[in-house]
Amino acid sequence: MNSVLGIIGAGHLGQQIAHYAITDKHFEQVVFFDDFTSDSNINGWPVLGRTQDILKSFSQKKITHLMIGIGYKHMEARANFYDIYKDKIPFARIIHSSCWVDPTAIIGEGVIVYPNSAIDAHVVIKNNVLLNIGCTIAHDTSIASHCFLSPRVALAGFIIVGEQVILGINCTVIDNITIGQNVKIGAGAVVVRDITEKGTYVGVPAKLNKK
Ligand SMILES: CC(=O)SCCNC(=O)CCNC(=O)[C@H](O)C(C)(C)COP(=O)(O)OP(=O)(O)OC[C@H]1O[C@@H](n2cnc3c(N)ncnc32)[C@H](O)[C@@H]1OP(=O)(O)O
Repeated sequence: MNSVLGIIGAGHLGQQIAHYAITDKHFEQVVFFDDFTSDSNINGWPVLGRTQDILKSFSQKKITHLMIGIGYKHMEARANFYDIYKDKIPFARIIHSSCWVDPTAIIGEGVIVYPNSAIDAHVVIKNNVLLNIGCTIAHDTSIASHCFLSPRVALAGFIIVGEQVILGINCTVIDNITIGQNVKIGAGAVVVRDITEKGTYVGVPAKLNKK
């Protein structure tokens, strides 16, 4: 095996993904593609070039898989880059070995699950989703593509989360709730009603803070 993970974005998030990819032994090597840095090396990992160099690097067998290392401040870019490469290059799926994942859970491509998360029976996590440390996703909950879950997010059972949703650190969603696409939930919020309108929601119970 000579697996090389290409990560789009060499910032903090990209470096965290690189860290888990190597230390948890998912890949032998990691390289970055970044449109903003002029560094050729970040923390010992090479920057192979800009995003325009990704396809060429794949055809030259310099990378075997891809992953998005762009954080919650640029949700559209996260989704757009995934859509550009989804049928052209295999995306990695990295689930830290400390996680518990029920065998009935279905987890998509380009997903990274940080340490100590728990994913229960019949959960569906679509593509290009990030779960930070210690998330709990209870049974029968589904998370659509491109979502970003901060540390310690707790989702109860039968929840539906739309695309490009950001869930802030330590937020809680009670069972049977639907959260629409492009919604942002603040740190520590408790969601007790469906949220269909795009915007930022905070507090206990969570209420619209900003459209
Ligand atoms: C490993 C990692 O680091 S992953 C990332 C983890 N980070 C997070 O989870 C951050 C989550 N972000 C938040 O909670 C943010 O505060 C947001 C997104 C909800 C709001 O951010 P902004 O839109 O910039 O709002 P802003 O800071 O201007 O606050 C607006 C008002 O909402 C209040 N507010 C902001 N966040 C919250 C919150 N989580 N709960 C309750 N009230 C809040 C503020 O106190 C302020 O109230 P005021 O108008 O009475 O003074």
